[in-house]
Amino acid sequence: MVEFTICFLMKGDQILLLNRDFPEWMGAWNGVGGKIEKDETPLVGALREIKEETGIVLQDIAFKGKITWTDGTTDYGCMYAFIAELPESYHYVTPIKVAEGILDWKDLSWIFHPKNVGIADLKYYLPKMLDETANYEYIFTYKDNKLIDVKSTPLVLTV
Ligand SMILES: Nc1nc2c([nH]c(=O)n2[C@H]2C[C@H](O)[C@@H](COP(=O)(O)OP(=O)(O)OP(=O)(O)O)O2)c(=O)[nH]1
Repeated sequence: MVEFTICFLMKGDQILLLNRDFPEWMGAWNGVGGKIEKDETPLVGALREIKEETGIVLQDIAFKGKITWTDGTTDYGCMYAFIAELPESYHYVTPIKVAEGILDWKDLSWIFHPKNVGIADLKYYLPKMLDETANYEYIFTYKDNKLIDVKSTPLVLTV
């Protein structure tokens, strides 16, 4: 089972998103992150990917839940989600081209605009992660590569 991280670096009402040049989410705005390597904890993997993809070095970030992909019978992967608040004074000039794609600050109102077709599947879990202090597991059920259901269930997990 493949394990990934997804990280949302925030400054006020903006999130630093990555428009990837490569599949799976090629061309869509998404959080930064990647595969968790052997012997890494999700937290260590997340901090490494943030540094690799943005150059930003953080000591700690908040774990905000887990996304699991299933076909209803077998789980075939998961993703650990994190959120970090950068100080308002933090200076990170965008748009910037990096190896994986383009990074840019995006307003929450843009991210969650109902007409926004250029965004990854963040609408299914990010609002709850931003609004609630409790963590959840978000279970995405896919059939024939089509998302057919998303359910959330309370999660107590330390990463
Ligand atoms: N929003 C969303 N993001 C996803 C899903 N699946 C999935 O892998 N991602 C995220 C997790 C990672 O942050 C990113 C994929 O990272 P990646 O394949 O480039 O990982 P990597 O850089 O470690 O891989 P690589 O260099 O070894 O090819 O996309 C999904 O279903 N929804």
